[in-house]
Amino acid sequence: MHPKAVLDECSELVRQVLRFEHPADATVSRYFRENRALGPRERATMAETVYTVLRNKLLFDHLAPSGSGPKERRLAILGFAHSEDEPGARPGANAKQGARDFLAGALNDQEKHWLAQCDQVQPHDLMERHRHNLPEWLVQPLREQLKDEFWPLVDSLSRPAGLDLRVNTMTSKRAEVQAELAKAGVAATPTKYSPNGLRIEGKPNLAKLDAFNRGAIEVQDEGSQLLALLLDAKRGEMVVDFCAGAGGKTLAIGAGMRSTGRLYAFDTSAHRLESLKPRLARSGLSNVHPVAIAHERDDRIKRLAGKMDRVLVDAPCSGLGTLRRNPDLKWRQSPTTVAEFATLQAAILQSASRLLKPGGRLVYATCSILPQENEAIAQAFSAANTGFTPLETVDILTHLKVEHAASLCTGPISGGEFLRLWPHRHGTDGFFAAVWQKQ
Ligand SMILES: C[S@@+](CC[C@H](N)C(=O)[O-])C[C@H]1O[C@@H](n2cnc3c(N)ncnc32)[C@H](O)[C@@H]1O
Repeated sequence: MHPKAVLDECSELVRQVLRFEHPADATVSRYFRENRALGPRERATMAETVYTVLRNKLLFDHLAPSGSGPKERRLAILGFAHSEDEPGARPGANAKQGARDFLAGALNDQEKHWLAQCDQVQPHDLMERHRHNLPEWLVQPLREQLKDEFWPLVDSLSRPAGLDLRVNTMTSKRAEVQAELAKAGVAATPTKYSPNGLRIEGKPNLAKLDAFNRGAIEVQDEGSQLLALLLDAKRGEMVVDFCAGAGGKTLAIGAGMRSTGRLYAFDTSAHRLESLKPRLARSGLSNVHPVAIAHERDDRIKRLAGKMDRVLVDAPCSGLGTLRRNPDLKWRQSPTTVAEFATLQAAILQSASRLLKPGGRLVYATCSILPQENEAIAQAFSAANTGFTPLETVDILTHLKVEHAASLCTGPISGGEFLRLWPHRHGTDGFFAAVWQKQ
């Protein structure tokens, strides 16, 4: 496609995404479904441009004030020019220059001049909000927790996340899968903390890999793999994954159980549970039972009360730990939505805890980086449920021989009790987990 046409498409997609009517990933996929003529390269370029605009929204709004021509076109130009993935660039020695050359083919003289001016802007010319690109309400809780690590966190949140795979240990060994991927031209290195993970360079088309199609690998962030490990579900046990969604953690837990016992995958979204099904078919697991529930007090929960060995509550949350992948969330969430999540999280955790038998293990997890959805929920649960003894996550991970376990569980505000993962510290999404044993 001609650079001018690519930029026109990018501007239109930016316009649609910035209406914030739907999550950015849903808007982008719908746009691609409706514009089937776009090739894979154009799609990758457009998606990265839009995500770069979302990551840098306050800075780009400042550089492209209203009245400087169609706003979304200016934002798309900046997104294109500053994308970490260097959209439009041909593979080669100077990819960044390739992207700039490509972009130059789409701009008029006035726009070229304006972009050159933007390139001259130095950090000290900018206000703090143009550098952190976070909504004001989010800055204070992050600064309070992170102190000196605030800017390193901001920096890592402003870059795209890598791609992690979990090796299905029921059927395959990590080293063998790594070698197989290398033969297929996919460079992978073992993850630092998760014993089952591989980190991939670039963005290979997984659907073309035999290892993927036979269920030897699944996409799962390294942090999410660690959360599933904390449950430590064993062969033959009765287990509930209460908020299973599309089953990222369900599949990891089921493999850990060696496809024995019974693993209920609950979720209120039948639609999400539907997308678990092809993944289940690939994985070869036969112990997983997806169950759509109406809400956290569904009658099925009463029927299973007191019967479970392990329960994972991977609660619905603001998702602010995943800003590397979902940068729109910082503009879609607010103090109100966070407070609503906190109320729902407490209710789900309380209800899910009834499923456990004495001696059973409860894990509460989120992909949020806000204490309101994490420590506050866990501490309130402990205070109200003295029959549940908090376990130290650092002890569990050490017992499971997870490398550097202490660095995962101690940090700006944790002292070993909770798991706290941070993009700038661990290279994972931001995650929290707390664990209890029922007396
Ligand atoms: C963080 S996501 C789960 C991600 C999933 N565990 C994974 O690893 O891929 C939270 C899920 O909770 C579900 N949910 C929301 N309200 C719920 C409720 N009251 N009871 C059970 N699940 C709920 C949502 O549909 C969503 O799929």
